[in-house]
Amino acid sequence: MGLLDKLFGGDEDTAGAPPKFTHVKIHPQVDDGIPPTAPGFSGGTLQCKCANNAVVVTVGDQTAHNHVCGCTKCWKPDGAIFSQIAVVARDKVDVTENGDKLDVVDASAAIQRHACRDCGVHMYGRIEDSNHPFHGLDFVHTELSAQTGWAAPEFAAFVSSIIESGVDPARMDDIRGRLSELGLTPYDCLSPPLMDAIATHVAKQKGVLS
Ligand SMILES: N[C@@H](CCC(=O)N[C@@H](CS)C(=O)NCC(=O)O)C(=O)O
Ligand SMILES: [Zn+2]
Ligand SMILES: [Zn+2]
Repeated sequence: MGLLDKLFGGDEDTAGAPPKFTHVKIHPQVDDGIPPTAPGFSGGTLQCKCANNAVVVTVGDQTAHNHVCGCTKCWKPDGAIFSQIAVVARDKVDVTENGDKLDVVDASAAIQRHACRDCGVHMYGRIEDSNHPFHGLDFVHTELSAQTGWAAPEFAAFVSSIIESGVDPARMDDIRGRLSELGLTPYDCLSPPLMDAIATHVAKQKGVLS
């Protein structure tokens, strides 16, 4: 490989190489390979972890923009350093059982996360601010569903934020390495298309873009 290839690209050294970071655990839904999206999949139910009187949320559509998130605010299953979270239109989300057990975790947050007060699982996150770029979309954890075929995660967001949960910063190279191996490109905010969508919304609100 030439010097320019080494500096500016050329995947020859890693293409087809065996994964190096399989010991690094990200989230149970991705650690053993990512289950594929099923074409035509049109939704299902999410259930909290309570053995009795579980909260059930019905999602009447396939989700979009599924990703793993390293922020401290999204719900993670025990032992996981990332959450997995996707969006769906809010009018496709219905609490169908035991909704009286839901409380908003932080009423001041942009995303109002509705959690089961008994088991702590976040059942859906909703944006009530109609000026927010993602207003109209709810955030859901499709791993809470018994159905298969939900949209597969596409990238990793807020990766540096896992340090705020206590992850040793010395582990970050391995963690980003594992995310890349899984095809979940690591970003320290959202993915470029989502960041562009937010910026476009803000520019239109300010009137600098039509
Ligand atoms: N570094 C912060 C980042 C928090 C953050 O901005 N999370 C993103 C991704 S979920 C967000 O959109 N938060 C909005 C909210 O929590 O309402 C943390 O880890 O707590
Ligand atoms: Zn529960
Ligand atoms: Zn998050």
